[in-house]
Amino acid sequence: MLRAAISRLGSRLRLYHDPRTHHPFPASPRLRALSTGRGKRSSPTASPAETDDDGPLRGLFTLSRDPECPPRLLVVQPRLRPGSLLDSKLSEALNLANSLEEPRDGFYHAEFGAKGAPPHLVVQNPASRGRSYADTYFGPGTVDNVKCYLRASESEEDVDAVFVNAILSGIQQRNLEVAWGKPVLDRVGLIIEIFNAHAETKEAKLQSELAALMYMKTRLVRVRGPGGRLTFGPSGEAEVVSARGRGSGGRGSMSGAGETELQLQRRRIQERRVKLLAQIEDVRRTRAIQRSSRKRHGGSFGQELVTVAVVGYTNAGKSTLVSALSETDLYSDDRLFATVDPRLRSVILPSGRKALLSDTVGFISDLPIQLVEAFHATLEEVVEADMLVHVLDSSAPNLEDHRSTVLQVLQQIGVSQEKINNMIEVWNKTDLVDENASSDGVEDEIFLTEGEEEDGIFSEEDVPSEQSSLDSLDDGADSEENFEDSNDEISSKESSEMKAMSPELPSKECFGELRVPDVVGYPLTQHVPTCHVKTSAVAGIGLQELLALIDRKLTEQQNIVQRSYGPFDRKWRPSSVDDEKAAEQ
Ligand SMILES: Nc1nc2c(ncn2[C@@H]2O[C@H](COP(=O)(O)OP(=O)(O)OP(=O)(O)O)[C@@H](O)[C@H]2O)c(=O)[nH]1
Ligand SMILES: [Mg+2]
Repeated sequence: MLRAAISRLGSRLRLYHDPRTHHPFPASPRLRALSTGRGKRSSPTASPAETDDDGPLRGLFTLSRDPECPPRLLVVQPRLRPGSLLDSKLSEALNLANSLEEPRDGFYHAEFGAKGAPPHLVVQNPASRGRSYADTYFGPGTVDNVKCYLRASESEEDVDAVFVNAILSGIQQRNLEVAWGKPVLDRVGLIIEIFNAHAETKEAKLQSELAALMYMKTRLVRVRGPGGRLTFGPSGEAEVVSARGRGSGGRGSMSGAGETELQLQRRRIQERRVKLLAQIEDVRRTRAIQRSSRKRHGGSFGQELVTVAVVGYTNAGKSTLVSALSETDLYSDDRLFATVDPRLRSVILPSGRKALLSDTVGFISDLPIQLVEAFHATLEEVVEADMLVHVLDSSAPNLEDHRSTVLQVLQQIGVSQEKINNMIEVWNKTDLVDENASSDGVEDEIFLTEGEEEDGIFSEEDVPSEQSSLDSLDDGADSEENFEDSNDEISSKESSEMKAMSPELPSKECFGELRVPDVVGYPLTQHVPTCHVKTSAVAGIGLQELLALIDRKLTEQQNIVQRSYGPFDRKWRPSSVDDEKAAEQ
């Protein structure tokens, strides 16, 4: 009956409610009330009155922000085939779950490597049969099995929330929360939470809040806070609201006459959104001014300064590579989305010219559109860069997936095709590839994409052995640039050491197919550009080659631009009297 009542409410409303006790979710030590506001480490019991300054959207973030006690997630991974694809997606899901942690003073409480894998289950994938359930995504068998697992493990493992590595609708998410008695995060929700936890600068915080806001817009809930006051968030007694619910319409100066509850909530979201957009617009404007002044006079001798944006899948090694190239120390970590705040670092290229390397946020498959839109100001650095360097983790099993994800996002944010074609690919982490190759003896292995899978090649045994699989239990029902510091932080590296670097530019052939032998297991496709370099950012391999290639490409690019302008600068300028006379003659 409860379920039927909830279904009637429509997918837009979210109920934080323990179905057994008719109270909000049981207080887990790690679960924090949403009413603490974004980014603040205030008391979880802060009353709405205490946080009024945060605006109406105090309830954006679901889980603990206590750096010493990060939330513990149960990962529910829908089964994928082939097994190798499942392995890589599961491994990514586990990393995502472990990455949700807020640093304190820039440091995390524990080493990422020291964290064990979070509890996880592989369940039947309703999407693979093209029929995910409209109400709960999974079939009733899977839903029950996860519930049993949670009940059985509750005493031993303190699970704060369930992470479903799929994209759920609002109603599916809410119904699963009711069924499992735990908050549920889908892939989009978790990625947004991670961005919020890792954001440090004002720019990143504003943008990640906007992304969370856009995500939550379709998942509203009204709760009765302390003192019986109606507010937002999971703390307090959950109130079921309908489009014509018991509204606060007409009450108080904040409410418009005759507004329904839902309208009121939407209006508040809209107001906050407008405020955030205005602040982000300021950020964009400042960035644009900084960019153009850098471009015009940023070089060593006040000449033009080029920017090279380093892009790639999250965890590919972008920050490590930028640090190694510029001999600086950017934060790098196995946590996914370790970099949310863009940074700029300067390098001296072999020809002696100075360039800026821009380290930015990594991409991921199914990157929430809300994030792409909200991070417009940051991603503009990539769009406006003179050249792109695409870092790939050549040891990743689903490398082709990573590459196409990055290409898609680049197109999505408006990078020109010309720039994409001109991009340099860096096959990073070659030390791991070589290690794996020599230890596994799989030199000739070719990774197949899902479409290329041959029947029988991949079996059920491909599922990692340590994970729990619920399939057998199913009942068949569902067979650097820190904005605040501005770009003053740019570290110059005009050391004599760098100057001593070979000034010779590499010949074109150096980086053709012959110069760079096939990386083991590297799937060769039509995307592979001719310019690629093998590197190991940690071992310092291939760095000089990469700098030389950047140098050569920039010189080529400049020559093309000069040739297209001809000997004269054909930029538009108001015609002078002399010009007009010349034209008449
Ligand atoms: N073995 C090996 N590890 C590397 C290499 N480059 C980076 N790493 C490691 O890979 C992990 C991720 O590196 P980051 O530089 O943070 O990767 P990123 O692409 O900046 O990641 P995000 O900022 O999260 O998008 C770190 O633990 C690095 O030490 C490499 O060449 N070889
Ligand atoms: Mg990084």
